[in-house]
Amino acid sequence: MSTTSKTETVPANDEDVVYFHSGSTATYRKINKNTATGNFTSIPTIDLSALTSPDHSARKALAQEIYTACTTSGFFYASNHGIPEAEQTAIFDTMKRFFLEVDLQTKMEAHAHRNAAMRGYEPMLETQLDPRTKGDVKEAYSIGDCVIEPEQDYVGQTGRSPPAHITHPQNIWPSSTPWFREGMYRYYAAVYPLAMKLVRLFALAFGLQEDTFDKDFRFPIWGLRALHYPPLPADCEANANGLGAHADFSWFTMVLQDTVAGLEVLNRDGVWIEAPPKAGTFVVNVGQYLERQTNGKFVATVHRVRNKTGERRFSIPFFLSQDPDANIEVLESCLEPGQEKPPPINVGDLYIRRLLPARKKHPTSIKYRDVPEENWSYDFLYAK
Ligand SMILES: O=C(O)CCC(=O)C(=O)O
Ligand SMILES: [Fe+2]
Repeated sequence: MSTTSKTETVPANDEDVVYFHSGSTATYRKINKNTATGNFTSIPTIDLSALTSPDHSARKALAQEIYTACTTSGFFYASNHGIPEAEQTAIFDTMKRFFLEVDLQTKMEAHAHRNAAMRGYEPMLETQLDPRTKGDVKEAYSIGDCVIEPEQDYVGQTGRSPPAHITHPQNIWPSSTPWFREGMYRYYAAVYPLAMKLVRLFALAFGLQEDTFDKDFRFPIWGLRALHYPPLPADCEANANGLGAHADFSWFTMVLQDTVAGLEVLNRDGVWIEAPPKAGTFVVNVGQYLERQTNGKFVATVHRVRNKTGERRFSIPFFLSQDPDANIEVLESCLEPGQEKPPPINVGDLYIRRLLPARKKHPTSIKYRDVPEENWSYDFLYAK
């Protein structure tokens, strides 16, 4: 989105630039240390009480607020979203028990490299979004769409049996922590219906029928990523971070944060704006698919995590994209005058083209290294 984006290599340890991942290659932008400027200087809070209001004009007014936030910062806090506090407490209890009490050997049983779909456990420093760092100071556990696991009820959702060639689950779990699987799926069961309500609100934000996008979300690509960020040491390098700068690879993302701060959002003028936890809210942000579908009107804003608080930070983003076989077109209302409509993009194709280059050391990426990109398929993730 920014005119200051470049793709060439940045000199090592230049603190005045931010490296970020948006698309399949790393990009950088100049940082502005003047904290009071920019196209936004704080993240708005939007009250979602009207989300399921029978009053169309109340829903429409809410959609208008969403439109304003998504075309400005690409981020907003969502309050009164209807997910009970007990669910929020429960998922953080589950995550803390897993990250702090389960031994590394058990976690490594479910290492993401042991799973074709790249789900599972990622130990400290394993990912490295910013090449100037030693790696991201966090551990993570990811799960996502799976046609086999009964918790996701593929048959009930789609009215079809799972495709015959998919015989192996796309998620991986340590055998001795069934409570972790239960806890993650309990949270999924709470967050997924809320995300689907937001899909309808986004349609309304563009003046479309609320169910316009439903056909693209029958068994969508989603990801739930439990994150644990230990505090960065006081004497850490200037560029050290918990999660390097990036724009999300999703249609949109909903992040539940525990009580410790660390999330920062980059405004268009290169100023980092803090997005600390606000009790009972989600942080919702636009991802690259939605940015594309809206011709850049909704912004997939770059963000990162730096935990300088001295305390452990926990958060759990829920990423939602469309069905892998959906083809998405730029919305008519987002085209510039006289602009020709760009060709549709296939969601699964784009997904795999982002995922493999981002995880070059993963066995799935290595396996298909010599296959030309135009032949890559979301199906790679279904392998055993
Ligand atoms: O931990 C957070 O608050 C955000 C994490 C994030 O940006 C991501 O996983 O994409
Ligand atoms: Fe993110």
